[in-house]
Amino acid sequence: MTDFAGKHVLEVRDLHFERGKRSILSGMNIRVPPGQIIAILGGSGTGKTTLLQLMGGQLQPSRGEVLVDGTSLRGMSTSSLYGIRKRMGMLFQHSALLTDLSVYENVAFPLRRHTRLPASFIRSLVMLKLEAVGLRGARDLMPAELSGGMARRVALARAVVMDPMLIFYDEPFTGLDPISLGVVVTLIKQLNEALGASSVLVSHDVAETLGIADYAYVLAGGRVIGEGTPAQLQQSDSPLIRQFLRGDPDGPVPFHYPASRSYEQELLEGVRAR
Ligand SMILES: Nc1ncnc2c1ncn2[C@@H]1O[C@H](COP(=O)(O)OP(=O)(O)OP(=O)(O)O)[C@@H](O)[C@H]1O
Repeated sequence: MTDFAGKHVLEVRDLHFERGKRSILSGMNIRVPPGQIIAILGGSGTGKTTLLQLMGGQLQPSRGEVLVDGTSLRGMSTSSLYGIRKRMGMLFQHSALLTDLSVYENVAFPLRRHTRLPASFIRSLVMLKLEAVGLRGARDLMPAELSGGMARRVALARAVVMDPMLIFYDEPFTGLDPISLGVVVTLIKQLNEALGASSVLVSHDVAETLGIADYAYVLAGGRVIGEGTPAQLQQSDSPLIRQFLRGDPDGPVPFHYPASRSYEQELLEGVRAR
């Protein structure tokens, strides 16, 4: 196993990303120390998923760089990138299970794809991970037979079956009932500890995310507008961060889409015109 002492498992340095002429992310600096859960919080469309894709090497930055285990992904050969990606696990918002494969085969999929391990090894590894997410008894079910919460747990087992050093979670709590949500929150924390991994957790579910994160970055408009431990962020006096953390409908991010005249003005003009 790699010795991460003294360095970051992942580092984002002055990252900029543009689509055409449109700036999506600008000047981002993010560090993921070993063993920690780092949260990326932000409203819809702030660039969270784009950031994850840049961290995983699926997209190339316009400027700046992403370093994984001290090595820049920029200009890396396809085979080296493939090697690094094998050490990353990913859980998507909608679980993305393969519908024609059983629970067991879904979890075994990365092992069959990336390793030549004998069937007995694969069986042990898959059953170990299914046990960890409490679904050993569901091994023969098909995805259509699972509840949303169970599907998310199967996806979680699949994301960690290769014992990744780095796990990315993209909106892992979306659409879950409160009990399933609590289970997934606890599992993310437990798996990170048990695997000695580091996690990047992208979410707009503030309470759940801050409950397990060691450190969080708050994004708005493609920039980091605040960062700190959950306790530091809760005490922030930035109006934008406070509005986001508390979910206030109005604040620096206005409730009303800008209009040329106020509603009162329009009403008065309507009365005068009659
Ligand atoms: N393939 C694409 N082509 C063009 N624009 C894109 C593409 N993917 C994302 N965008 C734009 O980039 C911006 C950031 O998108 P992104 O999906 O990263 O945001 P997000 O914070 O993950 O949002 P959400 O929480 O809604 O998933 C958005 O304005 C989006 O419209």
